[in-house]
Amino acid sequence: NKYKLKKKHSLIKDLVSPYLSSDYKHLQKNIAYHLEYTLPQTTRNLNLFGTYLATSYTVRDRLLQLSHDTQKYYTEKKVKTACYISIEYLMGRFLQNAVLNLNLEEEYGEALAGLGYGLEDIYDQEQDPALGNGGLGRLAACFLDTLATHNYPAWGYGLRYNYGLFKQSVDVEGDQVEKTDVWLQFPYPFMIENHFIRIPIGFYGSIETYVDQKTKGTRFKWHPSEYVIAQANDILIPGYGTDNTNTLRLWSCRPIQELDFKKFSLGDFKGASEKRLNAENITNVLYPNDNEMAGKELRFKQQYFLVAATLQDIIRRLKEQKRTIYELPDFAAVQLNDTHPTLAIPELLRVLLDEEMLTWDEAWDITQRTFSYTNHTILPEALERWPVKLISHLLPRHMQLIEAINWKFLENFSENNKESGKLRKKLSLIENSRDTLVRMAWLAIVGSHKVNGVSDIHTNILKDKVFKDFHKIYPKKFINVTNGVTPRRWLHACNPKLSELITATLNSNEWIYDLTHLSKLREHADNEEFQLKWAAIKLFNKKKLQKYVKRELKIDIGYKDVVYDIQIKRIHEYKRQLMNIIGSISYYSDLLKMDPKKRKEMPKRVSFIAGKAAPGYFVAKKIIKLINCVSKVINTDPEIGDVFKVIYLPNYSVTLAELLIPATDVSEHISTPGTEASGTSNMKFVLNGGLILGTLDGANLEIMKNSGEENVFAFGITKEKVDQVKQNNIEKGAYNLMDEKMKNAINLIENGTFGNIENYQGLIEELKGVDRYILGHDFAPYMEAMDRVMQTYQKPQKWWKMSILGCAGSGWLSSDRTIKEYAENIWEIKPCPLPKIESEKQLG
Ligand SMILES: [N-]=[N+]=N[C@]1([C@H](N)O)O[C@H](CO)[C@@H](O)[C@H](O)[C@H]1O
Repeated sequence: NKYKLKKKHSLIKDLVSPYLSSDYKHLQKNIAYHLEYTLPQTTRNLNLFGTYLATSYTVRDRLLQLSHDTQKYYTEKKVKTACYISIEYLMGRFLQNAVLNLNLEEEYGEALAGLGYGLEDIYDQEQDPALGNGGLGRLAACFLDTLATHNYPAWGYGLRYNYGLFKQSVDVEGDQVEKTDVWLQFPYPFMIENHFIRIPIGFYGSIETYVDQKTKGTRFKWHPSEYVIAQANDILIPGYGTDNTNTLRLWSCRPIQELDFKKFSLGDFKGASEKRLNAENITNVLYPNDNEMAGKELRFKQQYFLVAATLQDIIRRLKEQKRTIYELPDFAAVQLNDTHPTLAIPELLRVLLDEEMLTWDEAWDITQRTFSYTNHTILPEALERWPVKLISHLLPRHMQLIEAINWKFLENFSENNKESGKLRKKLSLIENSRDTLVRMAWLAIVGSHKVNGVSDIHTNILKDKVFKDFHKIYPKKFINVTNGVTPRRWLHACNPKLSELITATLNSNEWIYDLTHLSKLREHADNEEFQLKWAAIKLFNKKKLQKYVKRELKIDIGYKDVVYDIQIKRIHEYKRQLMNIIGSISYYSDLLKMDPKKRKEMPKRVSFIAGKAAPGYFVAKKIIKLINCVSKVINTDPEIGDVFKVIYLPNYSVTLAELLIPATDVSEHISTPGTEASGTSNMKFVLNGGLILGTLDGANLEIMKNSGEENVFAFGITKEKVDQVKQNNIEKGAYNLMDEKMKNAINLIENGTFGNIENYQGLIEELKGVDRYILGHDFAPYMEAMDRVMQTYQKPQKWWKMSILGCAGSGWLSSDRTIKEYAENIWEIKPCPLPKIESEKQLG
């Protein structure tokens, strides 16, 4: 080779870095470069979507550089990393968050203006990657933002579904209609297909038993009969005001063999592609169930595929650092986001025993020290239990190991004594009911060194009830880590005007990085001028929502002197959207009975409800239908006019939440006490000056504690009293104990005011019968609390004081506080900030 080969590494960085400077002129060049050579779209046929893509590629370039620097530095520092395994990530739009975290909003604004586009319009081009169902998936996304912002070495691991959570629309009958979310039909610049990371994953097959020549002990080797390939797709996670950039690695499934040519040449075209289709099927679609187990074989395959690829990737990175397998617990703290990734425990055990040839005790010790598990719900139908038959068929070696884990765990509880016999049955990882099932939460608890709930009340229920027997055995293993939300997306990005007012008032934007600074707003809570500024911003955001409702639903609503009352979350009986809509029916009925003059003077309210129902959850779909039919009747009743409106907003998403939350006066979190593990939308509302109408459940209680009970419209009984009420319902029949106003509302449903009663038969029977979620009992206090809301809104000074104090007391609800607790109490990792290169912009 006549040319002298030079050392490449440093050369490449020096060649590209000038390209990455961030003054707007450079950005413009970069955007033009991608327009011309990446898309390709020439400046001649420039359009908004093309410019969005080109702009996104320039952000991707900068994140790639920062990611290279970050991984290099973490490797040099041999730091311990947190590995968060979640089957869901509800990331929301990426571009705006990245531009703000890189602190380049001004530069991009100027650069794009020079190309004839506004930043807001560019942001609106991005679709919402909905790779999650609700709170659990969004929590994982908030955690990633915090981990990068506070320089924690961390990796997110998940699945790259070809189709995210279904797109929802509502038909003329008021029914939910689901459409496939083909989110990858257009390029998604923020996800980088990493072709260097392709990992074989096995399924089915048999187990070989042989004698270990060295220890003369029995050894096992799994011989899968089918293989697929896990392909890495990386999304780079920028931190706010830092160069640290972490990675979210999403696995997609590829076939070992793209096409079976023999079958193809025989004309069996379907057969020829069968293996590819089966493989791709594994990461084709997100299961749309929230708080409910999806007991399908394909879901089980998704769970194993995720954990097997992830553990191989972690061990590869460990060995690349020339570290031994014994150092794994000091190299990676692996968090299991609910039980969905629990197969990681027998999978790591298999690798340590069968491939690394460790002893059982060594392997089990490493396993327990590596894993920790977060529980997100106590609902029985959500606690995963997989049939032994299914596990044995797909993962024979893992079932063998689960039985071994169970045997060794139960050894301590002899069968002889009656007491321990019963305890043994309750503690067993394997449940002998109609089918023999593996209790995945039990396996997660036994295989982890720490188990946490997601709010005080929830963790206490785990300790005192759901996992009582385990808590007795492992008292130190159970801790609480109350959820949190990132203030970058959920205030700084979605409510820029309020962000600016807070920064101006506190004379620093430090609060964006450390939310405890919000407490300094307390001294302004009574200040009239400040209240007016605060109220004006809420009004500005309500106007944006009013415009959205007009544009998307063609419905006219007011916004001045109108209370925007909002309940947005997945539709579920325990979240009691049914009580919300029955409350609206009752209020509607009261308004109709009123003297028209008095009615006209009533304080105005618009009740917004949004949320998807799992396609197979018929009761939830009935609730959506009732909401839409009630909405149609009330909103078209000339007697009511603009005094009261009910609006169901289709296709709830992260992006819609970013519009709704800043525009909310009061939000409803009215779950039956003891059912909502935490809730996180409640936290986002308080952060944006919204007041809470809520039950004594989940994180509502901690919001009351930190923002002051006097600043929350709480109602209802404590969880301790719920069982008694349920008992009463069973013994006496809920209808007999029901509040008159609620009975009246139900009569209106039954007499067809809101369409054929057939549609709601099941709903009404449940309410009149057992009423498992005690709507009948809580209806009167709920309506009384709503009255308090409407009365208080008539006293603006009091209202805005509550709103400001609520926000001032919300420093604790930042995911920064949550992650600090995980890092110190579970993962034992420390921030590892990149050495600062005094880039002219980075420090913001
Ligand atoms: N599955 N799950 N659980 C949930 C949510 N539905 O995703 O996790 C969320 C995140 O921990 C909780 O806030 C919420 O209360 C709980 O129901």
